Amino acid sequence: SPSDNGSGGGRSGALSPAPITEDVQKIEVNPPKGTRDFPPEDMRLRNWLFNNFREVSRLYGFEEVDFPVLESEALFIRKAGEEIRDQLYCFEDRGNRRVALRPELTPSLARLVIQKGKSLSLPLKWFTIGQCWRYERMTRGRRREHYQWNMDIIGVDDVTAEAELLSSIVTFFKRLGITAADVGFKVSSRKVLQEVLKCYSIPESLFGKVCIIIDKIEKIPVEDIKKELISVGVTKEAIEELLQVLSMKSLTKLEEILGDAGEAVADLRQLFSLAEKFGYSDWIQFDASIVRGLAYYTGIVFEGFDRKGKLRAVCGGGRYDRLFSTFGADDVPACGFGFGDAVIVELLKEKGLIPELGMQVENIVCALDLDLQGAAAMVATILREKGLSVDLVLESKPLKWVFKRAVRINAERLILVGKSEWQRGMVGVKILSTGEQYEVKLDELK
Ligand SMILES: CC(=O)Nc1cnc2ccccc2c1
Repeated sequence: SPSDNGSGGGRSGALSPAPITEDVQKIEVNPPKGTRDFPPEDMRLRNWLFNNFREVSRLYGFEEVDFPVLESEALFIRKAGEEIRDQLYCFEDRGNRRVALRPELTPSLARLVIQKGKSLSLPLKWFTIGQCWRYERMTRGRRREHYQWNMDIIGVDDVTAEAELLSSIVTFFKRLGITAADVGFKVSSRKVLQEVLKCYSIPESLFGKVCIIIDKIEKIPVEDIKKELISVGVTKEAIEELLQVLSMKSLTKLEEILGDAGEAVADLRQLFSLAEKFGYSDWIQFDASIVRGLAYYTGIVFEGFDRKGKLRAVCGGGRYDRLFSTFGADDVPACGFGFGDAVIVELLKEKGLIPELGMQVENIVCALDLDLQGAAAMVATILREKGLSVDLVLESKPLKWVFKRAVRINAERLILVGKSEWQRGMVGVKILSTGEQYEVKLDELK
């Protein structure tokens, strides 16, 4: 048995020290920098959160998919200066292949859609919950992994798809007790940017890079934003117009500048009217400064923010109609969002919305004598076949120990297998919440 330390002493209470064969170095017991373990209590919270992700996905008719956490590095190599690229967790494997731990899920989804090709009937509504990775050199104590819930609609070019995605996130927040007073969505469209750049005949090829620079508008001084825009080839007058347009918080004002002929204003107007019908108007607001930090977005973009302004974005997403052609396939209209497992927990803590999630087992079964171990195993098996959970005491322990464990694992009932009862085909039952105690015939246990 594992407890036999090879000293031939057979079973012994306290393990005698292992023979000194070599000076075994104690391993590092913490997980790698920036990563987490999920011991039972944390795992219960994670499962509660993920079960809510899954239930909302089910309510919206989405199918679950999954992909490897390891992908070809090429899937994530984009030349738009994204942070996600700088922090790619990539390496060369033993077959000299350049691979990476995925930093996001959308490229994998696009890869699978292309792989399945014509065999898929559109639209696709797919969701996944997956661990994503980043490698930051100087870990500013930031995490190197997190889990993301992703929902994507592939094959719908209408803004109804973005409206549906926003509705699903609102449904998720409501399930957790988060209201429009706690969280809102800033919504814009990258077509705003596109239309301004076109007015100043800035080439489309700069679009991704300009978006990534603009995305830093709240993070670095505006002078640096201007310098970076100049450096990628945007003219001074275009920059002035850009910054003016990006400060818009009203669609009507935006329309005065862009005119009502462009798609940007039309898309946003349609989205806001659909929001009325879905019943989440209170949750969304137009904010032209929102561009999001991923180069492949092409249309509506949005991000969930906490109205107290203390936390980073809770979630984010948008339309990415050109991603497939960057992988050499025909383009297909697509939109989606990512929802991380970190900020939401901080938000729930702020709002006092973290649920009490105790471990609950229905029965703890214990033999009162060594030679009743087999009988206890039979009792446990009968209960389990009835679908009742059982913590079977596996060693002979004093009753005091059993009671303590019963309380710790929050058992509902203690089933005692004693000699005299067993001979009469009975077992002892103690309801731990009331202290009520009685005997019952084995086949009447339920
Ligand atoms: C707040 C947080 O943990 N963010 C986080 C943590 N790990 C990541 C890993 C990959 C990509 C984005 C990530 C984002």
